[in-house]
Amino acid sequence: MKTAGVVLAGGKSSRFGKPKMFESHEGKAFYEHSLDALKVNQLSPLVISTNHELVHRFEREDVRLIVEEESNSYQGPLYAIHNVISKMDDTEWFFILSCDIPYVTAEFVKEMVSFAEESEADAVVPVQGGRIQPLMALYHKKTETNFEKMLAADDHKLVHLLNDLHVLTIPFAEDDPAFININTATDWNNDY
Ligand SMILES: Nc1nc2c(ncn2[C@@H]2O[C@H](COP(=O)(O)OP(=O)(O)OP(=O)(O)O)[C@@H](O)[C@H]2O)c(=O)[nH]1
Repeated sequence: MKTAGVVLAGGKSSRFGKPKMFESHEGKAFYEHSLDALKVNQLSPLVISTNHELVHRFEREDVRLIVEEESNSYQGPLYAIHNVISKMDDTEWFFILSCDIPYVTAEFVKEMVSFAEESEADAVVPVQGGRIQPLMALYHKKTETNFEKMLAADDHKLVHLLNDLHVLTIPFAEDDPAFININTATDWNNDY
């Protein structure tokens, strides 16, 4: 099974006020926490999905950078995931992680991958407490056409996409720190 590790790091960070993926936690940028959780599990290739404004700020040489064209930047995660899936034909699964989850762990990634390996599902998605988390999930290459349909309908909501897929959901505890998601400066000032 060939599984790519993909970090989405091309958003606007408008709530945070500056590009949040470069904030530091324990001496490492947020996006590197996501990247390394994937890397420890030998996912390959490792990919960062970003835009032309941010691309020069990533400092890792062990990744393939997939850069959205200027006219297509900031279209959101659904567009970005499709952009990656469509450019990689020899990959079966895409483990997608957002760039703003500095407490994500390699153990979380390992558990999710083990479910994907045994599954016929289109996507393997965690549910934290009651909340589905589509930006910490695996999507199969066969979902490419589902993404295309969503984009053609100008519907960019990942939860709507999931309604159309055969999804294996994996439950996690409400207070699992792997899911702590930093959207605002206040989120980050809270001492977790
Ligand atoms: N490559 C790429 N990633 C994106 C895009 N939009 C959001 N992301 C990523 O998707 C994840 C969730 O993004 P959000 O926090 O919801 O949105 P954001 O634009 O980063 O931040 P806000 O402006 O505060 O909503 C983060 O990892 C973002 O970097 C995009 O257009 N392209």
